Amino acid sequence: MTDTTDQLVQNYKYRRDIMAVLLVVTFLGGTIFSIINFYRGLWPLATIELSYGLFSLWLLSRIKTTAHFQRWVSIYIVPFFVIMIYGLSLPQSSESIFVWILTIPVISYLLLGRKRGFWYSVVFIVCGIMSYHWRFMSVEQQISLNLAISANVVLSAALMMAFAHVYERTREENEARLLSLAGTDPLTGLANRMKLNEGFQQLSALASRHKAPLTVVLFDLDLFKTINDVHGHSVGDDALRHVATFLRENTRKTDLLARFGGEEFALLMVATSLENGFNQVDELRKKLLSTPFTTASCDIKITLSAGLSTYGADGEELNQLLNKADKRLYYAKENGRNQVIAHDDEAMQ
Ligand SMILES: Nc1nc2c(ncn2[C@@H]2O[C@H](COP(=O)(O)OP(=O)(O)OP(=O)(O)O)[C@@H](O)[C@H]2O)c(=O)[nH]1
Repeated sequence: MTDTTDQLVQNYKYRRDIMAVLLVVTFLGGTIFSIINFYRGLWPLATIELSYGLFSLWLLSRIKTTAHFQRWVSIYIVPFFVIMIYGLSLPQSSESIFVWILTIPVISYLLLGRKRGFWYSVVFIVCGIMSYHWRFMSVEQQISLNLAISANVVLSAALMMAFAHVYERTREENEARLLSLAGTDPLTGLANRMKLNEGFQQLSALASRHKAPLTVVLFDLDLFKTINDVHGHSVGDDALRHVATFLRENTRKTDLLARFGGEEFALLMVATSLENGFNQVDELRKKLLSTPFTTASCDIKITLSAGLSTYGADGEELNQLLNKADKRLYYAKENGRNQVIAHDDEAMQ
């Protein structure tokens, strides 16, 4: 993975930052509360809080680099909520402790994402409310007062959960949109070069594992400059869209088609040998000849030249394969255009 996608995903860097803040807070909070609860005689709670504070300090030193971030989040978050719920149930702890319930959805959604965040929130909010309710039951207050307290906690926690849910869903949608935009050519809607690089990593790994052929094709439209010069740049743009649609409609969904730049396109043909690739691309070349681009005033005949290379024999890196395909494409151009070349000719050596 490269460039923009890397920057966007960055292995959930923002979640690591949030987690680091939380670890600092739980280290300080755990230490301070353990001292307070020690003096109030709440020994078990003070011991648990101190241990958890020290655990947070230790985890802080690893959280930015660990390869098992999600696992550590779960290991951290479950005892965090369990201690909170235990604290909520104690009649001796402060009545204002219920505010901690409101942190459950925020922490769950921010650290675990929408789906897991939802389930963690539901489970721990319900447990927290039952636990908080229990402490008032145990001091035998009026039932109506208990219900009013519980209703307040339920409603405020539900509101926080709804906010966190909407925030996380919007963030996920925006991230998906940005990722898709980062990999799309704006003129044709095809994949761009970055997406081609990413796709190649996946498809070449599959080709290696299944010992299947993978063919790389580089197309270049012939004398495209003339179309721009004669009809104008915006007709040239429309012509590029026409070719992109033609290629998309005449290639397999499983193959990866990309605009490589300018009037060049690239295609990764999955499970296709060089010979099969040659035959298919040559059919495509002939078909494009009989599919002119129609404007309001005339039909414009577009032809293409293509060079092919194959994974393994011509290299294992995308750059090597593109260079080889480009060399053959150049040869096709030199030899009159409107043709497909899949092998090195003696003249090319
Ligand atoms: N309209 C339009 N033209 C583009 C775009 N990108 C590149 N071009 C044009 O494509 C043309 C490519 O010209 P050349 O590299 O000389 O190649 P050619 O005219 O296709 O000739 P051969 O490749 O040798 O067959 C240039 O005129 C570029 O301006 C684009 O996004 N829109």
